[in-house]
Amino acid sequence: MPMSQVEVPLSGLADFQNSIYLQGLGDVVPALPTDLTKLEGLAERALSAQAFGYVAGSAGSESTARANRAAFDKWRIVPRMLRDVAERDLSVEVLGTAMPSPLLLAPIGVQSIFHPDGELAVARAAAAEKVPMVLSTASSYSIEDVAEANGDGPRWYQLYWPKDRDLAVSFLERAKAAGYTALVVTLDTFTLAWRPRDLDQAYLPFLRGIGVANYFSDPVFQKAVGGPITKENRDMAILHWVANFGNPSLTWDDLIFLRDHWDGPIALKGIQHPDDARQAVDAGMDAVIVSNHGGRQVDGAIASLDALPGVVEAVHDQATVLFDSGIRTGADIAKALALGAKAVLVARPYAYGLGLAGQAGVQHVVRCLQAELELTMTLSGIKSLDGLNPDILVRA
Ligand SMILES: Cc1cc2nc3c(=O)[nH]c(=O)nc-3n(C[C@H](O)[C@H](O)[C@H](O)COP(=O)(O)O)c2cc1C
Ligand SMILES: O=C(O)C(=O)c1ccccc1
Repeated sequence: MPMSQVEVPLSGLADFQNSIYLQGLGDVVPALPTDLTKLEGLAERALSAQAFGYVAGSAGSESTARANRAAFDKWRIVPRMLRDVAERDLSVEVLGTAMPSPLLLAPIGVQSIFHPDGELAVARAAAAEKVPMVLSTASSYSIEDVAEANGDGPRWYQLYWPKDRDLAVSFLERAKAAGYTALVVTLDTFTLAWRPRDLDQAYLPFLRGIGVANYFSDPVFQKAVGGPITKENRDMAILHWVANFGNPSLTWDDLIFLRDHWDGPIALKGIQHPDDARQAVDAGMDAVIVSNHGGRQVDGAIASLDALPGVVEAVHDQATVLFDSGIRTGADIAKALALGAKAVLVARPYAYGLGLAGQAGVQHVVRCLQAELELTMTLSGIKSLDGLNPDILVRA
């Protein structure tokens, strides 16, 4: 019997583990580390100082980013034995999208600073793994080009709600036409925060024309700047982008406008306070994403995982609760689900994977997280996602 057909102890998403061990029989080891916390250090060597500072950096003294990680360590899993975990199922449906595991690729703007193929490589990786990608409004490739690269893969669209309402409507219509099925509206970043790593390098990708593909290709945007973007009007177009990117005067009442212009599910991203979560439910939103933007916005803010239980309680099953900020391992995913999230989004690890190895690097990150989650659950006596509840955790 060829070695590649050897009976392996587990199957499913954890097959990735077996495939790595079998490669070892031919003296091949994985191209990237399987401990995803190691990717940041490798990316630091591979990326330009500016691109690395942009992705790895957070707001202020970066205390929120550290708190995000520390919050995971304050919870420990208590494994249970003899619970027949021979058959496992990690699949889940979120906002109408079927997924193999409770994992999505978080919106990340300006991905061409990490790899020339940027969002196109991520779209291909997402399609190959059947894991949903959330495309940022601030992407380096357009809504349409990314949809084409993603093919029949699952895709959601993330809106940075611009001042110009017609431009917002145009983005929503383009996303709908290009097959993005759910809308994520990011509320915590109507302006970029105080980010010392970028400030100290005087680095803002947009001012260099990166991350503006959706704006520059948009008929409403073009009309506002007097026609298609050329060498001549490019600087003016960038200034128009700066003036239009975010709208600090939005309030809860404005959500009616979104409902009127998007007929699919809507998730509000950046929710931390239980009362905001309640308002999202009252406004008829389908989901909230508990997130502090990976610590990139408010330095000194509550760790996202510490905000999760309060939001889950406030939402009371009346909307879907998703989570991000600080997910680095499969065990982290198990903890976030145990505390009430239906699924998680991961950001920096796949940006590092993209920077280090393009599409293959993104797939590596997805496979590691999924396999590690399945193994964590299995060895803890849990065979399906509904077994992930607060009873499996203790405070450290
Ligand atoms: C380089 C970078 C760019 C990002 N761009 C966006 C964006 O365009 N839209 C958005 O909603 N969130 C954006 N985020 C935030 C992520 O979606 C996510 O909330 C956060 O990074 C999660 O934390 P993690 O990096 O610890 O996984 C960005 C994050 C990074 C690191
Ligand atoms: O850098 C970010 O965190 C972010 O959300 C963003 C905002 C505008 C454009 C690109 C990314």
